[in-house]
Amino acid sequence: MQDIVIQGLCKAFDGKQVLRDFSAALPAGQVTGLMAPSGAGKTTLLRILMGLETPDRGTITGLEGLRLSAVFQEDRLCENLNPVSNLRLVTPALSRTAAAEALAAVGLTDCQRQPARELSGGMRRRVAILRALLAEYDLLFLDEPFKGLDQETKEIVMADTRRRCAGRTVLFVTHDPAELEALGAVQRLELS
Ligand SMILES: Nc1ncnc2c1ncn2[C@@H]1O[C@H](COP(=O)(O)OP(=O)(O)OP(=O)(O)O)[C@@H](O)[C@H]1O
Repeated sequence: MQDIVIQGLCKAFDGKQVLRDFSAALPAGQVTGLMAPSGAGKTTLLRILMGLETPDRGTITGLEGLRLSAVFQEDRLCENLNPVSNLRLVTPALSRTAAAEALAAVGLTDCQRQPARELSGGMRRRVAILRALLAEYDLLFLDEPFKGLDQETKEIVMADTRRRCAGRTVLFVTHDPAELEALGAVQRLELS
């Protein structure tokens, strides 16, 4: 595993500069936090790292051949599939039993046979988070993953996430410094 190094990244949309000469390193096997006000370009940076957006200038090294996984701000579940099937769609090697146990560990027990469209927002969020965490990946992106969870559920999910992410390279976007601490982030990047 090698660090991911971002140098001099620039991105503008319709003449509006969003990323201005942004440089940073994401240490391999660690959680890096990214905090900035709304609209500062956090999601844009993630999208560039994921290859979904092209930068105007700058370089990124260390991404070659990496398997990526992500929790987006939206759940993006398959609405007609139940939670177990949503997890196994992305990770077919995951057994039904392992999927059920992972769901139960974050409080999702009774809803395992219900289609995603019938789940509450907080239930859907937990399925979306687990789907990313259980996938086979080398680099994980978390874009405000815990938004909308009540405090008690959030504590459980953050502890589960931290355990599953141990030793993995993670870029974690949040507005809450307490969440960075809960996930054991080693550094906090800021976008001006
Ligand atoms: N595809 C696009 N076309 C035009 N403008 C865009 C596009 N994507 C992002 N932007 C603009 O770039 C700016 C940064 O957006 P971005 O979503 O990266 O911010 P953010 O820091 O993630 O915000 P938030 O915390 O609200 O999620 C915003 O002004 C947004 O409107």
